[in-house]
Amino acid sequence: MGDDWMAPLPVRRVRRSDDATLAPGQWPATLAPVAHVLEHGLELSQATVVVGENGTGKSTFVEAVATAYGLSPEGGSTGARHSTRVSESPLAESISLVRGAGAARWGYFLRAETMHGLFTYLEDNPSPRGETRFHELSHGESFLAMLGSKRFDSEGFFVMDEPEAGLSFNAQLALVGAMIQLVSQPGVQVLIATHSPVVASLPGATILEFDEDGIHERAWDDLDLVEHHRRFLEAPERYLRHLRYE
Ligand SMILES: Nc1ncnc2c1ncn2[C@@H]1O[C@H](COP(=O)(O)OP(=O)(O)OP(=O)(O)O)[C@@H](O)[C@H]1O
Repeated sequence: MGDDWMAPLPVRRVRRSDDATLAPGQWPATLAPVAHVLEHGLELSQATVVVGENGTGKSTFVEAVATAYGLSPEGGSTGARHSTRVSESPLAESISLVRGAGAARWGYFLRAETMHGLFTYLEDNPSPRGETRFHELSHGESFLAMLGSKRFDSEGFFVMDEPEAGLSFNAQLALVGAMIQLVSQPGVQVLIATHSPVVASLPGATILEFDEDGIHERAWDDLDLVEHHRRFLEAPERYLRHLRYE
């Protein structure tokens, strides 16, 4: 983590906004982790990793925080305005971000499921410095090229939703290496939703597990995600035997 601990974080806290319209029985407030944020608020660390089973609300949460920060819900920077399909939840309009005084306003949102559209947008709207031809790279290559670009070399708030999708083990390790570099700079903050034990291992990150009871801070070693991978790799048959039909 950045050794200048006084550097202000772009997003210190997420809380219900004063003019929130989301009713308790209305999706996504029906998801326990979202209800937790609306009721109690949530502090974000310099690096926060969100894990949890499918459908627990990880994407809904990170997308709403990214959108409330001013990032396009389909990915991109604070300036990107591309949109192919409106699928974001009403949560962004019902939360407020408590920003660190004087913190950077720059940011970038990367999500595997919309990267194709983002790359098309970037090719159609190239930066003045020139643009990598992302569509000519593999998914993993383009992802790592994006992380190595100017977009990720300054202070700001960087949000990623399942960045491991399509990345090999080595590419996931490279991603963690890039994250370590990124958060070694004061004023950089990352928020990542992931199913990958490799990505979740980002040193120094606060890990939040989402489940049907709400949000729990956990150590990496104690995550179900890690335990399942560990046990599966030790003896795949332990799991596979439950999947076979007699
Ligand atoms: N517009 C919507 N209206 C009602 N429910 C929705 C809507 N969009 C998504 N959901 C549901 O909300 C739940 C949370 O979805 P979300 O994508 O945030 O989960 P997730 O934890 O990111 O899951 P995954 O790990 O599979 O990506 C899911 O059960 C999903 O089906």
